Amino acid sequence: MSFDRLITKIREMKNPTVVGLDPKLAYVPSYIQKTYMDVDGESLKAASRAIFRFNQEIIDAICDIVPAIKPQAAYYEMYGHHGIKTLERTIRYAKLKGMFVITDGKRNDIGATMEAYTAAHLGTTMVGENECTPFGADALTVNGYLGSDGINPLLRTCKEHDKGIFVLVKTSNPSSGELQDRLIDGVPVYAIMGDMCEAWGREQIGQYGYSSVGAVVGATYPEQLRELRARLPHTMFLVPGYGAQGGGAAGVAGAFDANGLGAIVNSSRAIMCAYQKEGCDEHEFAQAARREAIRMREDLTSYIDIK
Ligand SMILES: O=C(O)c1cc(=O)[nH]c(=O)n1[C@@H]1O[C@H](COP(=O)(O)O)[C@@H](O)[C@H]1O
Repeated sequence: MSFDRLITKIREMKNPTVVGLDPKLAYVPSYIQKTYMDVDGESLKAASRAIFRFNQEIIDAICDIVPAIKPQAAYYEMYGHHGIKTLERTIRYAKLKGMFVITDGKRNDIGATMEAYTAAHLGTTMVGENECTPFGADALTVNGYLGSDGINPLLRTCKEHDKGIFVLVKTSNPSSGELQDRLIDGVPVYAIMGDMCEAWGREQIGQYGYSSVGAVVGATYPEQLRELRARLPHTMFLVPGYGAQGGGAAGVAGAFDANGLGAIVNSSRAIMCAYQKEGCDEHEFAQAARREAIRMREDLTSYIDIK
């Protein structure tokens, strides 16, 4: 009922990072694409199977040094039901390898529909007498802008199934300030949303002082990271925007508390495409991903002392 499992892994590995698995087909080495296209042609099925193999090899290469993955659902949905199957297989495979899985779905709706999203991604679905686990991730990114009734079903499942959510608070994109920085009674919208995260998590605080309700705060906004860390003492941060979007270790350091905890930093493209940037043989893509993951860990821990 909190992020204790994730924080324990971060402490054990001394690594506050999550690898984003947002696999466009263009990132998948051509020899892997060919293997599946020789069988199923240039189809969504072949693409999805190639992507699973790509994910699997990256997971194998990083699972002993990186605590978590974050597959973004859109990159699977774009391959239809085959892609959805790859998302499900990726989640199961990463969990089998001991990793914590954050599904990035940015879901939200009215309460009744949110119950369905909750069952899909974090909970279970009853089929007759059979309690089935559809995707079985450990955490989900969500949007809080519909208010409490869109979040309450998630809170129940977080408590019952030991799961977590990350609510969008201050997103990493350039135009995030158009709405999120607007003031209401002198307080920015992102800070109000942050306060709502603290309130939603109040009943579910774990051994490290963080609740099951986290916040997404972009690496591209170091000042707000620092401000929100001080304002939201029980809210774990998911920090995307490191690497490909220009965020750096010095900037994200303010997201962490005095024990070097309280945040996990995401990198997707910079890790998946490390072999293209390095210009190494494409057969080495998984090892290049590992090298970049190690470089990122060293970069972050040169600023953050994890206790
Ligand atoms: O919720 C997210 O993960 C997210 C929030 C945000 O504010 N910015 C952001 O980039 N993301 C996601 O984080 C990942 C960033 O990918 P890279 O820029 O390739 O590292 C993508 O999956 C985005 O969808």
